Amino acid sequence: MGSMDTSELIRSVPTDLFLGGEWVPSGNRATFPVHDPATGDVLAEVADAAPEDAMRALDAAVAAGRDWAATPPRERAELLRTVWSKISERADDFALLMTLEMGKALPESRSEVAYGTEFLRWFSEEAVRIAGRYTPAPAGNGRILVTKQPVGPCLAITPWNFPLAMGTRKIAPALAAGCTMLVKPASETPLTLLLLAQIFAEAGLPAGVLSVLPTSRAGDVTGPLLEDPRLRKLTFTGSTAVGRALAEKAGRSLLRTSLELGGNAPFVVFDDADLDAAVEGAVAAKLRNGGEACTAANRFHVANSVREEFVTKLTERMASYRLGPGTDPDTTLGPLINENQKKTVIELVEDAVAGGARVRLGGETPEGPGWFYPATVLDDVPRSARILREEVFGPVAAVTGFDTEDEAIAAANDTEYGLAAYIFTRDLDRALRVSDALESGIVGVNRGVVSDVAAPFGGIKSSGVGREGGTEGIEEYLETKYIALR
Ligand SMILES: NC(=O)C1=CN([C@@H]2O[C@H](COP(=O)(O)OP(=O)(O)OC[C@H]3O[C@@H](n4cnc5c(N)ncnc54)[C@H](O)[C@@H]3O)[C@@H](O)[C@H]2O)C=CC1
Ligand SMILES: CCCCCC(=O)O
Repeated sequence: MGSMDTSELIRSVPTDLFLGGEWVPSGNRATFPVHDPATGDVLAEVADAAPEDAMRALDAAVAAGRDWAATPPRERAELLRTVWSKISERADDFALLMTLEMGKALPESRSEVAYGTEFLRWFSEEAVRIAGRYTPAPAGNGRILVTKQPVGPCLAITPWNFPLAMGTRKIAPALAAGCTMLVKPASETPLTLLLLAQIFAEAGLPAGVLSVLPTSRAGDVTGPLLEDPRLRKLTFTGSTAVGRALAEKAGRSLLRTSLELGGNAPFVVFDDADLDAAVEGAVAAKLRNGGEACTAANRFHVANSVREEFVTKLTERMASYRLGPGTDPDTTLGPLINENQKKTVIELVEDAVAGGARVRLGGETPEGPGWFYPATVLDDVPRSARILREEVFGPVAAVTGFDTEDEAIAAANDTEYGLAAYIFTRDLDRALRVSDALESGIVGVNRGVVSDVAAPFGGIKSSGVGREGGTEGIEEYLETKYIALR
């Protein structure tokens, strides 16, 4: 199918609720606006799910659960593969839609379509490799048969920064495992998952297996679900603050829970690093998705002996990024998601500068509509600066120096978060030694992009619990049961 223009595309995306395979208006017939971050204008009005809609979706998921769990793994795999293929045919439409509702530059959206669809293909392959084990009882008094069964109905709450990938990274393993799923997309970016739901419907997804519930009332709609004993799993990606609140609720119901939360990744450059490679890695780790990624490098700790050369080169490279509307073919850095995000970035930069940080690039918001913020490099950032403690979620690099390896490790670990970390060095022993010492779930060694469908993505400390992707990702949707045989 040829790619559509903006208005055709927006008109082609369903804006009702996808309730167990049926397109229905919200129970209260209310809608909420979706905005274009480049202009602030309303892109579309979307059905505003109410609590009763969510409970109907759970009813449908429970009703479909047994049959879907009993569906042969090969059939579940084929359905995921079909959706992967169908999305690939509409890659341009998905990319444009994400740019329109999230703001990211089109090349970033195209990259996300490739990344997000890969989770469908990956878990179509994992679906047929779910295995238990068989053990003769050590005492010779029987046999132990370990089996894996689907957890049951799941709730996914997804963020706005990777609208497709953070949806497929949850939906694909859940359906592959034989679970049914309700998805509550971020209110900023519901259109992408509504279009995905349409693709699933076209692919012949059985009734009740998947629901997509856009809503402006996240807490009201998900709260009753988390209290319903029929729900068996929560998977959330978003801020640590919301993650903590959800974990408390899920804890009361003893729900299986996966939490992919915030990050504040250190990027450590040792004096023996290939500086050009380190600069390329830094730009990738900082500006992928415009810096609105929980894996984004935010705190750059650079050996003092090479810091000036590194900062000069980093500044030159980041200065080459073209700030503008994501749909503009020349744009490589789109707007931030909303006014609040922009205010947060401005505050963190102003706080650092007030504390003595030197602005080497950017730092000034452009006039005019939209939530634009330029690529920014701050050097000599004081240890007291908020930007070293708080997730900036924007295109701002905060640079500090160090003299010894121990100082670098201490600075890198001086954060409540523990998702991704990056180190550049030519010394393999040092790379392994420092990787071991870093408090994170992911370490990039001499590379700035670490995300891969085959890897178990996730963090420690305030970055959450659980892993998504890899062979570990499907385990989050399986329960282990053993049968003791004579
Ligand atoms: N780890 C990640 O991928 C992400 C991290 N963030 C961090 O969170 C900060 C704020 O961004 P937000 O979009 O506001 O993140 P958020 O955590 O508020 O939203 C993430 C998801 O949670 C939902 N949500 C919010 N409050 C909820 C509640 N009480 N009950 C149920 N669902 C709820 C939202 O509707 C959205 O679907 C960002 O500045 C960034 O630091 C934001 C998005 C993604
Ligand atoms: C949701 C956090 C953003 C990072 C998504 C990834 O790179 O896999």
